[in-house]
Amino acid sequence: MRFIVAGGGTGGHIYPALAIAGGLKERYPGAEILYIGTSKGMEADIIPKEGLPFKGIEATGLQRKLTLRNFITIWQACRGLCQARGMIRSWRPDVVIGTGGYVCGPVILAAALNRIPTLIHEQNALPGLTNRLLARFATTVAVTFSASEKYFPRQKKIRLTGLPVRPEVLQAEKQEALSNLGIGNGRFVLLSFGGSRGARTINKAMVRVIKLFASDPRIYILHVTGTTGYEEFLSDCAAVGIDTAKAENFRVMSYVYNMQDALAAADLVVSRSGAATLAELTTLGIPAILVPYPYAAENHQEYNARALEKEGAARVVLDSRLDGDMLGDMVADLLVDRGRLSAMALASLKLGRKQALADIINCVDELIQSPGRQ
Ligand SMILES: CC(=O)N[C@H]1[C@@H](OP(=O)(O)OP(=O)(O)OC[C@H]2O[C@@H](n3ccc(=O)[nH]c3=O)[C@H](O)[C@@H]2O)O[C@H](CO)[C@@H](O)[C@@H]1O
Repeated sequence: MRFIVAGGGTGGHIYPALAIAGGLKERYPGAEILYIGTSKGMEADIIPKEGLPFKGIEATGLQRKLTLRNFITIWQACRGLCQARGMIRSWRPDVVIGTGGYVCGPVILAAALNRIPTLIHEQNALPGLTNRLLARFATTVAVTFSASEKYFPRQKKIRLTGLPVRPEVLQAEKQEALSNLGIGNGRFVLLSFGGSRGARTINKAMVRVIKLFASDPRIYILHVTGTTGYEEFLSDCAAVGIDTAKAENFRVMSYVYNMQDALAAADLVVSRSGAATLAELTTLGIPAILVPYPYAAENHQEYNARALEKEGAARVVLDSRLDGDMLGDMVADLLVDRGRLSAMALASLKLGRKQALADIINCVDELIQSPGRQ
């Protein structure tokens, strides 16, 4: 079996695509998978490290106003479509899968023009523009939330699957993860990160949290700044006397490529509330303090976070209210109140949909078996 998987821009589109690629490899041993992304997106860095063949094409988003930039974009879109058609012709995939981001436009369109079955996956309750447009051409639309179904054409085959989590994230073991990360047993592990790109507000608050807990032997803090915020974070630490070079019970990273270990090791997570992050937290049952990104389209991150808060799986702090002392108090409370932490973990696990990946692979299988296939 041969597949093309496309998804790009941010981790929220890339990791579901990687999960699907992993699921395809498990279902069809020997399957060959080509990942198409943009050469400038995060996928160009992440995918080759995952050992998948990667090809980049041109793709950017349209501006809402009519500008000269839009003509350039249309030109790039045409070039991207030609590039995608060339790749599809030479790779000859059985099914093409897209998980959102501009790059999916030319890839799904080219597959549809070549009459190859396609599946697109939507991660958010409010679908992105690319997926809304592409649904007209896709064979199957898989969604995470039933609330998003109304945005897609009615006659389309829509499947409520949930958001696929990478097999390695589902299978990771805590003890092994702790040893991979060099963290001693018995420590309370706090993992903090701001989605795939990092979050300045979380970084600022975490400087204070690290300062508060830097000599507390009960805790180990893994903080991920995001690649653009790393240098600023280090200088903020230096400014308050935290010596990151001599860290004993914390570690600062710009990006984590082995998130399976970081998540498996975590007793508590502080993060933004993007859909892929929340799918990982709930399938693994990790209690969380969530700080929704306030400028996400129609404030969907707060909507995501409140769904976990309502079930007791997470505490929510709005970005505008977040400060280091408050976050430190919340962490300190959960550090001692293990009963509360376990109740949160259980509530989180109840929300998780471990089946999502298998359901999506079943949808792909249906496309392969469908008699109308070219
Ligand atoms: C600002 C914004 O609009 N963000 C959107 C974006 O978030 P974003 O790209 O941040 O995506 P998510 O929070 O959904 O997922 C982040 C993914 O990156 C992984 N990760 C993160 C950091 C790291 O160092 N290593 C790593 O592997 C996480 O494990 C997770 O799989 O896409 C999501 C899914 O469409 C949306 O719900 C978010 O609202």
